[in-house]
Amino acid sequence: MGPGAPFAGRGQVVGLLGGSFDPAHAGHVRITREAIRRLGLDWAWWLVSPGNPLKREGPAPMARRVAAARALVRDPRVKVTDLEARLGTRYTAETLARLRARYPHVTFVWLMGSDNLGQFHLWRDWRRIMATVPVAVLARPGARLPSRFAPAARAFRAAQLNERDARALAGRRPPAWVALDLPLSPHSSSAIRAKGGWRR
Ligand SMILES: Nc1ncnc2c1ncn2[C@@H]1O[C@H](COP(=O)(O)OP(=O)(O)OP(=O)(O)O)[C@@H](O)[C@H]1O
Ligand SMILES: O=C(O)c1ccc[n+]([C@@H]2O[C@H](COP(=O)([O-])O)[C@@H](O)[C@H]2O)c1
Repeated sequence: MGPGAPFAGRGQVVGLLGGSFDPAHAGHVRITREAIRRLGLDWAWWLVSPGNPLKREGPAPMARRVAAARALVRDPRVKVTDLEARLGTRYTAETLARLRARYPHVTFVWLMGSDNLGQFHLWRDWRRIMATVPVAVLARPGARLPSRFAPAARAFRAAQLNERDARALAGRRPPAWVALDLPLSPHSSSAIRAKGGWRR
């Protein structure tokens, strides 16, 4: 992976927030901070995607998205990374396999907004992802219901933790997931782009 790969120590817990970050915004910061606190994460790595496999239009250049995200994040526990570009991966299942091989003594937790849970069953090898890492789903305005009714939520209902046990998530053997309610953040990259606040 080369120099510049993020550090995590033996036994530490790293939350992975994959996204287009086109651009990064306060909603990303909010859910990351909340995940760190409530799941007891040591680090959160933002995986700035080379391009979401399900999105038709390509995002702004990677370097620009990474730079804007770094300018936004102040918390030293949050690392903005271009790991997927370095690994040459786009699909989350593949990224996770590579990261687990590269960091065998680290526990990874996958983080995502509740809108993504609604589509999660369309991701490549999504069942394998669930079987590989604990997953935390963070509430997003307009997308609270997926946590109850999404096909992935139904399929893995038995593996869902009660929200008050969120701190135990990282120590659970997958499949294990939790839906976290939190003060909702209305921000979205598409709204920022629509208002002309970011050009691709
Ligand atoms: N306001 C928010 N509240 C909760 N989760 C969010 C919020 N914004 C983004 N996320 C989550 O962060 C991850 C990365 O999001 P992404 O970079 O696609 O931003 P986005 O605002 O969803 O972009 P777009 O509007 O272009 O779809 C996804 O899992 C998404 O669900
Ligand atoms: O692996 C897949 O099939 C897959 C399909 C859609 C999205 N993802 C990942 O989900 C994360 C969120 O994507 P996005 O574009 O909604 O920010 C990002 O890491 C994508 O690579 C992954």
